[in-house]
Amino acid sequence: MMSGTKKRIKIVAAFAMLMVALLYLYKTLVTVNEPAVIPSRFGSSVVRIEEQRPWPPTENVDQRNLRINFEMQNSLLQAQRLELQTQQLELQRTKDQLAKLEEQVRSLQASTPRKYLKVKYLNYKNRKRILITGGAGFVGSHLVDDLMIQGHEVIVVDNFFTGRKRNVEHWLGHENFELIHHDIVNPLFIEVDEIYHLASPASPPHYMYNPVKTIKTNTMGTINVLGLAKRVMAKVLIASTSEVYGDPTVHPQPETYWGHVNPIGPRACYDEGKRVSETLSYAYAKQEKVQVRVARIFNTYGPRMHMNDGRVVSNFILQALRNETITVYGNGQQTRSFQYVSDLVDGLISLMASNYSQPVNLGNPQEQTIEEFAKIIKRLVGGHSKLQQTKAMEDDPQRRKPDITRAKNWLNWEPKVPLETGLQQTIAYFRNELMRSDRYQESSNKYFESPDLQRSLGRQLLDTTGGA
Ligand SMILES: O=C(O)[C@H]1O[C@H](OP(=O)(O)OP(=O)(O)OC[C@H]2O[C@@H](n3ccc(=O)[nH]c3=O)[C@H](O)[C@@H]2O)[C@H](O)[C@@H](O)[C@@H]1O
Repeated sequence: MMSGTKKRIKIVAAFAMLMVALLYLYKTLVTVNEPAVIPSRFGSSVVRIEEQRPWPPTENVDQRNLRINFEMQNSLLQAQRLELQTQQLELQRTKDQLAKLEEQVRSLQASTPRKYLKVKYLNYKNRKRILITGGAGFVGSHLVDDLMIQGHEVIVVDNFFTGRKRNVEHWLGHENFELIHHDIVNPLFIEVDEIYHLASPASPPHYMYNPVKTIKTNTMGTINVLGLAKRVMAKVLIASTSEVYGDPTVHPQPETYWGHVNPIGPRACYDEGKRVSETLSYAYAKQEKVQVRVARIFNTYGPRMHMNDGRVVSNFILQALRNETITVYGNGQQTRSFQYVSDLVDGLISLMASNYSQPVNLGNPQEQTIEEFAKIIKRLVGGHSKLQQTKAMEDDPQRRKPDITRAKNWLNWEPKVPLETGLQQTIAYFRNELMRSDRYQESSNKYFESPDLQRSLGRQLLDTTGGA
C-alpha cells in the first residue's frame, strides 16, 4: 500500500518538473524571437531591431582609438567655446570702455577753447559774407585762410570730390567760418556779399576721370552760382584757366587771344566747360547786371596739393622723394610757367576788389621746359631718381606763358615768390605728408598684425559663418 503511494508521488513530481522545464524552454524561445524595443531620439516613435546586440558592445582597437580621439576632440571644442565666450565678453567690455573714453574726449574738446590763427576784427560795415565754392580744395583753402585772417565771414561749399576737410579743419568751430557739404550742380540758397566760384576738378587726370561731371560742374554749377549772385546781388569771381587758350598758337598768351581748343579732345570737358563758364558770366553781366570777375589761372603749385593730384609738380616731387623714376611725358620740351599759391590768392582777392570786369591772366611768366623743371626738382630734393621720357599726353599744350600786363596795370599785381622758394615749401610739405602716410601705414599694419585683433577677427569670422 505504502509503496503504491510513493510511486504515485514520484510520477506527479516528475510530471511537474517536466512542465516547469517546458515552460522555461517556451519563455526562452519567445524572448529570443521577439524584436527588441528601444526608445528613439525622434520623439515617441520606436525603432525595432531584428537582432539582439551583445552588451556591453565589444570594440576592436581601431574603434576604441577612434572613440577616444572623438572624445578628446569634443572636450577640446568645449574648452575653445568657453574661451571664445570669455573673449567676446572681454571685447564687449573694451568696446564699452572705448565708447566712454570717446565721449570724454568729445566733451573735453567741446570745453577746451580751440586755437585759431589770429583774425582781424572788422566792423559790421566792412565785414563781408563770402561764399567759396570748392573752398576745401588746394587753392580754395588758401583763399579761405587769407579771407578769414582779414576778418570776413567765410562759407565753404564743397562736394569733397577733390577737396578735403583736412584743408580747412583748422577753422572748424570758428564763429566766422562755416563748412557746407554740397554739390554746386544743385542750386544753393544763401545770403552772401561775394562769391568765389572755384568748384571744379583742375588736374587733368581728375577732370578726365568723369568728363560729364566736369562739364556739369562748370556749366550747371556756374549757372547756379550766377543765379544766386543775381538773386542776392553778390559780386562773383569765376575761376577760369589758361586752358581756355588750348594748345596756343600765340606766345605768350594775352587775354585778347581767343585760343586753340580741340572741342572733342580728352581735355575738352574742362577747356570747353571753362569757356562756357566765362560765356555764362558775361551773359549774366549783360542781361542781369551781375558784377562778374574772371580770373584765368595758370599752373599753380604749393602745399595742400593732393598726393594723388597727378599734376606735374606733385608727381615730380613725390617721385624724387621716393627715389623713383621721374616720368616726363613726351620729349619734355613742352613749357609751363609755375606760380606759387600765395601769389595766386593775392591776385584773386585784388581782382575781386577791383572795378575791372574783363578776364585777367593770373600766373608767373617765368617759363621753363618740363625737362628743365624735372632737373630743378631732382636737384632740390636730392636722391638718385632718373628722368625717363614716357608716352606724350594727347592734346598737351606745347607752350604756355601768361602775358600779365593786364594784371599789372589794373590790379597792380605781379607774382613775388621765386620758383625755388616756392618749391622748397612744397617739397617740405610733401616730405611731411609722406612721413605721415608711412606712420599711418605702420600703425595700421601693427594693428592688423596684433594677435588680439587676429583673435577678434577670427571670432567675427566664426560668428558670421556660424562655425565652431
Ligand atoms: O596746374 C595748373 O594750374 C593747371 O594744370 C593743368 O594743366 P597742365 O599744364 O596740363 O598740368 P600738368 O598735368 O601739371 O602738366 C604740366 C606738364 O607736365 C607734363 N607732365 C605731367 C605729369 C607728369 O608726371 N609728367 C609730365 O611730364 C604734362 O604732360 C604737361 O606737359 C590744368 O588743366 C589747368 O587747368 C591748371 O590750371
